[in-house]
Amino acid sequence: MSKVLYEKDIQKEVLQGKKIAVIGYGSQGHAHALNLRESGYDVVIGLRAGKSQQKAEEDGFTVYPVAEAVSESDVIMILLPDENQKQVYEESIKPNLAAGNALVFAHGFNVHFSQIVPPSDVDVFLVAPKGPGHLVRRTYESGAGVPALYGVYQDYTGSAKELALAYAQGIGAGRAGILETSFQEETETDLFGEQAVLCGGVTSLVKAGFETLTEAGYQPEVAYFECMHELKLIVDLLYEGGLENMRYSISDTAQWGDFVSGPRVVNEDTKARMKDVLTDIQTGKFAKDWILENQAGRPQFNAINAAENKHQIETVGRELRDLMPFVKQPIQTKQKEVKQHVTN
Ligand SMILES: NC(=O)C1=CN([C@@H]2O[C@H](COP(=O)(O)OP(=O)(O)OC[C@H]3O[C@@H](n4cnc5c(N)ncnc54)[C@H](OP(=O)(O)O)[C@@H]3O)[C@@H](O)[C@H]2O)C=CC1
Ligand SMILES: CC[C@](O)(C(C)=O)C(=O)O
Repeated sequence: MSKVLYEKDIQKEVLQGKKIAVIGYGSQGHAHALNLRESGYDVVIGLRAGKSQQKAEEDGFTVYPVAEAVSESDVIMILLPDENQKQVYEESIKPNLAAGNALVFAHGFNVHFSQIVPPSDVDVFLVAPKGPGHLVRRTYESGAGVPALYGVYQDYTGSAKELALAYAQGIGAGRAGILETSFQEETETDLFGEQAVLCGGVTSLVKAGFETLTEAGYQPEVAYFECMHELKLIVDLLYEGGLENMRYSISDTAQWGDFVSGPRVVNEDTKARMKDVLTDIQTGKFAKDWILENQAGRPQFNAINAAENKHQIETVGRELRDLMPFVKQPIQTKQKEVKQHVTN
């Protein structure tokens, strides 16, 4: 476990006195900016005019157009949507980089898939929190943190690794664990995790369970509580103490069902499909398709998103959650279909 680093292993000084530009103030951007500021760093925000700009200003930050934020700063963290980064980088970031700056990412997608090719006279590294931005903020505020990976792609100054570690520590990751990676490993494992397990895998499993019960004539409210609501309570036990902890808390009947029926649903066939997903990521097929989908104005993304939002598990869920005031309301309804997209 010695390779996992914590607060005590990290020197803060290397990042002190440097100006950090956080480009973007969305899920990750607001969390990095607020956490870094509260960790004692000098942070400005780079944005276009709009909703995020207003929010960053309300939170007390100086907000510049992206080009100006870059030219004012030493460390430039790009927290724009992956699909917008290439265009903003070419137009506003690259022309304003100075030798010795640090160009930083929270996900290696654009560098790994050669959408962004940084100049040779800057440090390039990633600090990738292993959790949603709103939780990066919420855990930091509560005195905890989300683990992060760091990886150095280019070390121009000789301090890239120390800068990456100090940055990771500044957003609170030193409380949870910081682990070294490469751009390739971070990009491929992150894409795999979100597609096959955390987002795609879980949503498909939950919907399949809900549909199996409702199609068999059970009440949708019962199916919602069983397959969606309780999932959070089960996952909390996994988060806190692994499989053993969850199995300690559930009934032995549930544990026996876990052992004998789980592998009937998720098995070697599922793993074979997971390997297909991983292959598409490793070969660059997924990245190419996603880039083309954006260039075409996201026809499939928007159609699927609209249909998903109307699924019965969502309509029933909204009604039930309204009646449970203790359930935190959604962080924000992301209107992804009206987001601006690059067309180059
Ligand atoms: N979401 C997450 O939890 C995680 C994200 N990441 C990575 O972090 C990065 C950021 O993702 P995420 O936080 O989800 O992004 P969001 O979509 O939540 O936020 C993007 C931000 O960029 C701004 N923006 C978009 N286009 C432009 C533009 N052309 N010029 C200036 N500002 C612009 C948006 O402002 P506006 O209001 O004007 O649209 C918004 O503030 C990505 O690389 C992602 O892979 C990594 C780990 C987890
Ligand atoms: C699981 C999705 C994620 O990879 C994340 C929150 O870590 C993302 O890119 O949003």
